[in-house]
Amino acid sequence: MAYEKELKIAQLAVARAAILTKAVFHEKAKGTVSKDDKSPVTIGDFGAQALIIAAIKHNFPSDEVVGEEEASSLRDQKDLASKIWNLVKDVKLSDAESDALLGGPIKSEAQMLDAIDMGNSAGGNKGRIWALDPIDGTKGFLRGGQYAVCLALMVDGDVKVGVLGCPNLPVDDSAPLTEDMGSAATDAEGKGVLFSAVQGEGATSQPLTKGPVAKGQPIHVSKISKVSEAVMCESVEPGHSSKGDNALIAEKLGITGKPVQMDSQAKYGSVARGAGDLYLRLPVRKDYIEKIWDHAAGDLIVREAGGQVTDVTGKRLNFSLGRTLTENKGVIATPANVHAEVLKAVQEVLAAK
Ligand SMILES: Nc1ncnc2c1ncn2[C@@H]1O[C@H](COP(=O)(O)O)[C@@H](OP(=O)(O)O)[C@H]1O
Ligand SMILES: [Mg+2]
Ligand SMILES: [Mg+2]
Ligand SMILES: [Mg+2]
Repeated sequence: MAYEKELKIAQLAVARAAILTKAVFHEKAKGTVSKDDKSPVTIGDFGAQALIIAAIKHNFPSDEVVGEEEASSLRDQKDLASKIWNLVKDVKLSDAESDALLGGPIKSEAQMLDAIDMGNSAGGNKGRIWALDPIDGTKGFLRGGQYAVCLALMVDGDVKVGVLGCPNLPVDDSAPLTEDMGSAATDAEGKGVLFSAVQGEGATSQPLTKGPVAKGQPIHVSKISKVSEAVMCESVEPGHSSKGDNALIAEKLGITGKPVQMDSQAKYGSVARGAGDLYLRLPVRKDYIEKIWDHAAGDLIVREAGGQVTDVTGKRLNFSLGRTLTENKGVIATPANVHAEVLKAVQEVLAAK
């Protein structure tokens, strides 16, 4: 099997980071600070980024990482940094062998800050680069909704390995999506799933545990034949994708069911296992450029599960252009057999605007 070690390290690193994010999820005070773009970041985001980068660097020292977060604000906020360190230093997988594979605990607060800053790769189309979103759906994480710990390995700009840890999604691949996924999610018993894919080898799911990782079971997109019966997934946040466009597209496709709103790449995971059928993400703002860490793992997992993922022009997402999906306009993820029909409806709605 290709990329066997990379897959295992990615799965374990995501599982270990999720131990920390789950602990923070249950805290009232999540150490939220506002970034320059006014978006939130929490103790959970910083801690998970440190833990995952430390694991990658221990195993693949010359690999680069494009990580969402950076430590500069923490270096001025000593209290926040020490709160994060107090959590990070104690996070361990349940079996010593898996924990040792990740290099054991981070040694000091200074090393934790350095690890966070190693997520500063410029990305691009050369060499081995990991795309890391330590918490995707931070607003969902804060609201008590869905969130995902997302990690993908790109080689020469092409995504080879993708892993998504979704602590608040049902373990059961056949569990239907419910309307409260965006607001009243829990990680109680029966929740927590780890999605994985390796290029050319299919996609799998397995329970998200504290380790060790097992062999996942294969997942597939839905076998939908009538698009009018599709369950559409979209963001909770109105600022992240256009719900108005989605409603018009649904109408054109004859979809009468309400869209299921949930945060994060849990949407990609849900489409990949056939719990949802379509994921549409159409821009609300002309000047927003999508980030590679918001899509790299989910894009591969959906495609390896039999889906097709493109932008609104029908082109594959291009991860080789740097930290962002430069030039991208929108995302359409569907089972491959209905993609052309959905794309056509999207294009007609956008053309009529
Ligand atoms: N104007 C915008 N348009 C599209 N995506 C946006 C956006 N502003 C922020 N985002 C991204 O939307 C992601 C969450 O997506 P979703 O709405 O599907 O949960 C955020 O990830 P983070 O939560 O990792 O910051 C952020 O990167
Ligand atoms: Mg963010
Ligand atoms: Mg994100
Ligand atoms: Mg994030």
